[in-house]
Amino acid sequence: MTQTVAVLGTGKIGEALLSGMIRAGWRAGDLLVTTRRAERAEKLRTRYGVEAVTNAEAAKSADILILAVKPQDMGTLLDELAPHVTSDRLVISAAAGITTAFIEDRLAERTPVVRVMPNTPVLVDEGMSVISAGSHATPDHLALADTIFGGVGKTVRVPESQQDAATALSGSGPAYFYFLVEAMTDAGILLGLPRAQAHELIVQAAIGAAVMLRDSGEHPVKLREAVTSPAGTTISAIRELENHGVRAALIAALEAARDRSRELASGNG
Ligand SMILES: NC(=O)C1=CN([C@@H]2O[C@H](COP(=O)(O)OP(=O)(O)OC[C@H]3O[C@@H](n4cnc5c(N)ncnc54)[C@H](O)[C@@H]3O)[C@@H](O)[C@H]2O)C=CC1
Ligand SMILES: O=C(O)[C@@H]1CCC=N1
Repeated sequence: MTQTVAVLGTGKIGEALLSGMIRAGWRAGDLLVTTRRAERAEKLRTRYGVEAVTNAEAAKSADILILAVKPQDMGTLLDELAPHVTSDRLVISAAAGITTAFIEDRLAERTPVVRVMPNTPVLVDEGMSVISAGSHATPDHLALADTIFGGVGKTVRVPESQQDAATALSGSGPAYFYFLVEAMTDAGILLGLPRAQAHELIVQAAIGAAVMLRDSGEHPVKLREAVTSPAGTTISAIRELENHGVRAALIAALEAARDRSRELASGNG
């Protein structure tokens, strides 16, 4: 049976997911979107051929509701949805920090809720989506979430207690790599390369390293050692990274992201 899926709050991650679902073969006619602004709705209609509706209409007519608003907007959205969501719907939340209990408490009793933390590479079918069940979500509900998010990358299941950590690692993860590329491109400029060339060199090094990490089966230490020649260039750079505490900075950064995710749990942010 065809399921209707509504993306509620179709911003950056909602649109990335919507575009991926269409690439994965979902029919635009089975997808609904909601937005806060009319111009945004019009853009999504034109771009993807999907229908834009109100949150209440989406709650009444869609089988699966994907909540993709900011954590701070979740309370208001759930207030709007509550009168219309029946427990035969599946509610999937992609919001950082927001727990399934927060959502369950605001919707009809026994409404199945699944919490998912995707990341923006869903745009290129290389996403990572971390999935956890709420108290009323069955294996079939989890399988539905796997189908939706598995169409745009990998999925992995974790207990909900690990979602804040997963958010720090993979939800926010792409941003850390962009940050590194940006910083290394600046280094290339310092070393006298034109910006475009510095960017190309670093991006290709990143892609090459990412594919080797994924496909070689080697531990990252082994891969780094293979680049690090005795008395060579790489070890000179590594010594500076260690001197500047980059490893400690990354550990502290991800801990801060995990803590922020926990803070967002209240929905007030
Ligand atoms: N951007 C990312 O890489 C990721 C974001 N997320 C989560 O996805 C959620 C959205 O994040 P972004 O897409 O980055 O933010 P965003 O601000 O681009 O998207 C949120 C959208 O929701 C709309 N909205 C707010 N209240 C609404 C309402 N009551 N009805 C309809 N639309 C409403 C806003 O107008 C906006 O377009 C957040 O909860 C975030 O934690 C999760 C994983 C990755
Ligand atoms: O920065 C954020 O809060 C969202 C959640 C994970 C990625 N972006």
